[in-house]
Amino acid sequence: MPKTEASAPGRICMQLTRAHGTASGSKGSHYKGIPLSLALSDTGGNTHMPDVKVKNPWHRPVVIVLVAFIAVGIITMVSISVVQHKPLPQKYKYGIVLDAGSSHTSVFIYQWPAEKENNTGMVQQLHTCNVKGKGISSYSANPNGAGTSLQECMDEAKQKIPAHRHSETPVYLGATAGMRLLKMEDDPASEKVLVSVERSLKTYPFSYQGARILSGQEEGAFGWITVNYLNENLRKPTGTLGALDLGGASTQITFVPQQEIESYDNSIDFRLYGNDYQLYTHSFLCYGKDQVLKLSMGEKLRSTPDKTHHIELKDPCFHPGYNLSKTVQSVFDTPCMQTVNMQNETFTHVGTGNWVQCQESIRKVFNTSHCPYSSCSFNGVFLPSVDGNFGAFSAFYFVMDFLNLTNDSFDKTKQKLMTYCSTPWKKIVENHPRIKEKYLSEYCFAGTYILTLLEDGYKFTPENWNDIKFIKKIGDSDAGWTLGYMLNLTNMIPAEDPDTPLMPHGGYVTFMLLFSLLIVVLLLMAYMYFRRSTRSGQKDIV
Ligand SMILES: Nc1nc2c(ncn2[C@@H]2O[C@H](COP(=O)(O)OP(=O)(O)OP(=O)(O)O)[C@@H](O)[C@H]2O)c(=O)[nH]1
Ligand SMILES: [Ca+2]
Repeated sequence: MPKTEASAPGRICMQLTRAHGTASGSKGSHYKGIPLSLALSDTGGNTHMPDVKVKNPWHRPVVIVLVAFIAVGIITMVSISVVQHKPLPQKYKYGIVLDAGSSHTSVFIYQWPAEKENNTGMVQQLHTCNVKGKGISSYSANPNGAGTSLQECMDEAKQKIPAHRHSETPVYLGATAGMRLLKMEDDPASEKVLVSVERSLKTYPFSYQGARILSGQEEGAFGWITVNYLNENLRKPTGTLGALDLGGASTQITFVPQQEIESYDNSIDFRLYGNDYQLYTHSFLCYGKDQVLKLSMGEKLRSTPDKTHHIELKDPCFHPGYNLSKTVQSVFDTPCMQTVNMQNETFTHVGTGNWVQCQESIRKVFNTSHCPYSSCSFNGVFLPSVDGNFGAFSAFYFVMDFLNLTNDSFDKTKQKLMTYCSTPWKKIVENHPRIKEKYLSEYCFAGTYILTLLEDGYKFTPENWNDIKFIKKIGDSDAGWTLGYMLNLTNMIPAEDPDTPLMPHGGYVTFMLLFSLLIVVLLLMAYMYFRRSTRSGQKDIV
């Protein structure tokens, strides 16, 4: 046996083990089949050997145990941090908003990951259902019918949302211009309609949060929030998108202006994700596309010189060859204008298809005779100069999309509209056999109204015409006021920017793993380096 083997208690024994293991082919911490602890005690107490211990500080079992401990420690640390930060299985929350518009009601179901509800862009539209029939304001003579009309879509909502989430799912109903007009016309009737829809919605297992008429400012502002939330503009320093909404009975314009807002009524302040926004917004009641058609036709009927005989109303906004008998009542059944005395209950609506004359007739519904501010749109309403990009949705989109005018220059739009309006009605019907004739007949008028509203009303020019993007959806969600309304009422857009982790979960895990791996590799390299220097130290001794 070499000298070193017999004498040194701990450290020398390690060398012995290694020497023996190499010779016999055995590894590990046994000495001649005796456990290490026993071998150590066997050799203990011998002090007569020369002091070679100083040059050989590494004992293999100790280092192995140490490295193993460090490795286990690192793995445990990484595992814990990974588990700690692992996203929980996606739990979704849901919300329902009923858009009770003047022409119809739509039910929107939204969903969002429960743990990320304050992040921008997280809420998405899961489902939408169009209520059959007209808007709730059309039930003024039969209020109960308003509530009943919602049942089919609400039953669908019950199917779409998991049952265990029903009781915590908020339901909001917001009514817009149709109900605003009904309230003006017949306040008790509008109350009855609201009571009816409330009664109906309360029969569902959701968390009913109320049914109310939105103000025009709310409608405009929530539409603006929706498009900017969906575009993820709100947490970035980049500009925002203006919102243009065209309904059946009202139209809204909302944007962040460059100049001062001169009228208090048109100003709304928001603090969202730590940024302050001062919005200009205006809602023109009676300037939705259905009401403007009535205004325009009413104006034409009013200016007919002979009201005693049957009237043939020649209308340049309808196609040549269009000829339909309509009731006078269907034009004047609105609080947006005063009725006119006519001998006959019906008139014949005759299309002439002349775009220039059509635009002239539409211009008459805009009163531009007075403006108490530095600049106005029409009817004495303040309008700062339009600035930046705009998202134009609802009927702005339906109409321009049908007319294939969503991507054209201003001049091309005008030119295509001219051609379209002069196309004979017969040909239009032939080209679109599946579209309801009522809708089909109104596109020339609607397209011309949109162009006139944007150009004459809002002062868009051929130069900035293409700043207007005609949109229906952003991602999977419809552009409209409903999402913004829900985000606001559920406090899902915080005033201050919430703290976010330094890096995303995936990046964090990768970083931790790589960093741990680096530590292990460094430790191993250090171990090998010291082992080699220990060996060369031994050789020196031998
Ligand atoms: N072509 C076409 N027109 C539509 C469609 N949906 C609605 N409209 C018409 O477009 C106009 C505006 O519709 P909406 O934006 O739903 O209006 P609303 O919300 O009922 O009305 P407001 O209360 O004024 O906002 C109405 O004249 C509708 O009849 C559609 O899918 N296609
Ligand atoms: Ca609407």
